Amino acid sequence: MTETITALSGTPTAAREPILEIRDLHVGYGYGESPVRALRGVNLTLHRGEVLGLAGESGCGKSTLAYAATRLLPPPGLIMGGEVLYHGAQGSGEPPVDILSMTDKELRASRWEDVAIVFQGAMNSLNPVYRIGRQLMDAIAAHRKDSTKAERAERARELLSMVGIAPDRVSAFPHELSGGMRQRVMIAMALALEPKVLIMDEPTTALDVVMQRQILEQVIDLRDRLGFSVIFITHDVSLLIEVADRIAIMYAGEIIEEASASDVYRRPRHPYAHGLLHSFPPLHGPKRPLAGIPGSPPDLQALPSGCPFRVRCDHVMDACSQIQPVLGPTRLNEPGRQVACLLHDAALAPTLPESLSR
Ligand SMILES: Nc1ncnc2c1ncn2[C@@H]1O[C@H](COP(=O)(O)OP(=O)(O)OP(=O)(O)O)[C@@H](O)[C@H]1O
Repeated sequence: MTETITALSGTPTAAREPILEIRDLHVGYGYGESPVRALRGVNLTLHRGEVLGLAGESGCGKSTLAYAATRLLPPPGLIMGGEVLYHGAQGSGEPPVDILSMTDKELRASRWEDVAIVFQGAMNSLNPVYRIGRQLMDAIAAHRKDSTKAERAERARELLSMVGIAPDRVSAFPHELSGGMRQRVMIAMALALEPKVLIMDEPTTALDVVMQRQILEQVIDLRDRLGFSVIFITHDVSLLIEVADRIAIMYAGEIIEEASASDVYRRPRHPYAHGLLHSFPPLHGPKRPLAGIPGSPPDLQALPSGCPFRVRCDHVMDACSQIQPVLGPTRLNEPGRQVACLLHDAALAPTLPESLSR
């Protein structure tokens, strides 16, 4: 397992220089008395050159985070507070810009150039009546208005070959390509303007596991060559362990654990992270029993008091219904790891359960 992690996510996050900082982000759906509180004070930092995985069960807010951070949130979604700071050119000394405060004009200039996104089910959004070369060229033309047709055609061929598709397929229609190839075209399109940040929201779930992995390996390879940073969203945490440098796990609109991919794999510290990890078969390494997590996520319009996971937690304590845990260092003070769980407060929990303390 260790070898695989090193092989796929070899670029260190050594510089630890932030490129995107999400701060105290709150998002609700609906305007009435009780909106769906889809994001509740999310803090997350993406570093330069890093692949950051975002995992969690369906409905925990992963897509909402991606859409809100790029200002693509559709109504009735409403950003209720927070900042999304984009740090421009490396070493430029320029202050970061808040994507949430950009004017529409600034946003149009920044979108796809600074931060690009590959949407859930993106491969089905290619226009069936146009050749893929033309669709790539149109995307380039929208932002590079002074480019010539020949330059755009050349760039389209180059982009295809970058994602492992023979350049002469520019003349293919989407239906002439496999699902995996169409997904690669969408990734090529997202990379067309050389963004610094690529957000991928469940980009490969419609594909088989082998194809998913191949595409992700290709993205990691491109990241190594081109140096962009990636937020990769999926419910399949075992896939993330293979490809991500760091993983953030969401539950009920909050980040509940954040650590390096290898730390999440070897020693998840939040009971939910532990449960999630044991809900998916590992792609490599020893087999382990699949347990799943009993129950289902809470209603985001009527959250329980205290910890939102307590009703499903094997280690629930009295304090869990009274105190809402916040993301912070673990009781073991592990560098680079943060957890939102009262079990990591030694005053409340004299001992850490064995399954979470190895
Ligand atoms: N248009 C909407 N109106 C009301 N509630 C919504 C809307 N879109 C999303 N939600 C709610 O917001 C919460 C977060 O949804 P979101 O799609 O961000 O989760 P997710 O983790 O990305 O799930 P999935 O993995 O299924 O995509 C969910 O409870 C969902 O029901």
